[in-house]
Amino acid sequence: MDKLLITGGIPLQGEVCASGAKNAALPILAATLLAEGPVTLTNVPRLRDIQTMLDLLRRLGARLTQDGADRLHSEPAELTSFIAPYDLVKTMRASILVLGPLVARYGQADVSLPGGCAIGARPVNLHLEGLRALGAEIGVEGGYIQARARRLRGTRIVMELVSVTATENLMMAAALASGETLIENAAREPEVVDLAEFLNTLGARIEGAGTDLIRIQGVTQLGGGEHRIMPDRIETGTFLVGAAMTGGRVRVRDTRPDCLDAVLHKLRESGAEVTTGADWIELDMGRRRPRAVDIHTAPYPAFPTDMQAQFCALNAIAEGVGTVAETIFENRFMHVPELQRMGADIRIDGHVAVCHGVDRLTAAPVMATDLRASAGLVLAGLVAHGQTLVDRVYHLDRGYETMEVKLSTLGADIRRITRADRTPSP
Ligand SMILES: CC(=O)N[C@H]1[C@@H](OP(=O)(O)OP(=O)(O)OC[C@H]2O[C@@H](n3ccc(=O)[nH]c3=O)[C@H](O)[C@@H]2O)O[C@H](CO)[C@@H](O)[C@@H]1O
Ligand SMILES: C=C(OP(=O)(O)O)C(=O)O
Repeated sequence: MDKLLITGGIPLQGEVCASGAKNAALPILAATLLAEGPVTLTNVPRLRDIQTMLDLLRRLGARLTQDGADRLHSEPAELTSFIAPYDLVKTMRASILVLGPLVARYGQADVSLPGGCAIGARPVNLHLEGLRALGAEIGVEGGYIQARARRLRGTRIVMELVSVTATENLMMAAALASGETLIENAAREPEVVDLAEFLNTLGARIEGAGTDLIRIQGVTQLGGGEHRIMPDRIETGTFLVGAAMTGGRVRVRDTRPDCLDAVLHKLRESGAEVTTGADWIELDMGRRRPRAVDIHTAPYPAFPTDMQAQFCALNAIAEGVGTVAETIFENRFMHVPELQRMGADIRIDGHVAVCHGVDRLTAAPVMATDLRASAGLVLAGLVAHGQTLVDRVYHLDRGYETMEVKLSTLGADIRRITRADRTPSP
């Protein structure tokens, strides 16, 4: 298992480009199952989760080829399987995103239930209830969701909770249903909008994505098309927090400032000077120590849960006391005990972490437990005194494209230690 070795204390300086968004690329790749024409996707990030989605789609019989560094091409193909097996789903919950497309186009899908995960129970009841409302028969047997349908029928779906992937699954399914579907209390995340734009490029008729009411007029068939995946707002935010924590100055290019309002607001509150252009964001901390900020996670456009761990790391070394309330996932503070091992003064009280900023963190071997927890620990390593060794970097590789390379270009002292580095040659 790879580890990252970080020597802290260097302010991040320079420019870095954001990669394509994992959380947009995953549903869009699943949506290629709906396309009856060739599809070209660009700005596809090279991530472990993307590889897992490609493995899954290929096991179903899809024909996808990597065509250049960030380009992917899919050709229409006869599927040979409608099963998303446990061995893949357990490594990536977003595998559930093939459920909607499979049942809508092929009338059958057997998708392993994802089970719980490191950050919470994460049930999928809303995906199943929505598909039932669209006319699918849904059962669960042997740990698998079994969905069967003739043509789905458009209907009104009122989502009990705001769910990003449930909104995406239902939007994909409704794209091929007969008649009109309304999704009320829909997730408004920019990645939902990116998926809707892709589906519309293929010939779908979707309006209202980005609001809480999505209206879909079903069509009988979707064709092909080209689409550029939107930039990753969470990766962007992670680099900006790194700049704020280290007292540095970083410009993130090829990104979308309009998708990061809540995060940029908190960075400014922490004392950073933040300037933006059409496709870039620059943060200048001017060698100052950040001030602690209060965070409350909630669905978009509020503060994203996927940036919570990074702000815990920031508060850990900030001036003052910051409270971090996590309202989306019930167990998303796994980074806190690891930060405590580095000297952070954070107390968890139910769904709130109270962070008293300390003057400095001390390096320690720490263990990544999930994707964003890993990012928080890497950021802590950038400011800690001494050498921090972050274990289980495979979590980070799910969602950050060569993070250590990008941080190195910003001046950080960080390197990946692979098994080969640790095995003495005979
Ligand atoms: C691939 C992807 O896009 N992942 C993102 C997506 O995950 P994901 O789509 O899985 O997260 P949801 O928006 O569904 O989760 C929101 C809340 O709803 C609950 N819930 C969800 C579905 C359901 O059927 N029943 C139910 O109770 C969840 O347990 C959670 O408490 O949105 C999360 C919240 O912004 C992000 O952290 C993830 O990075
Ligand atoms: C929680 C995340 O992803 P997923 O929903 O794929 O687990 C994330 O991107 O932070």
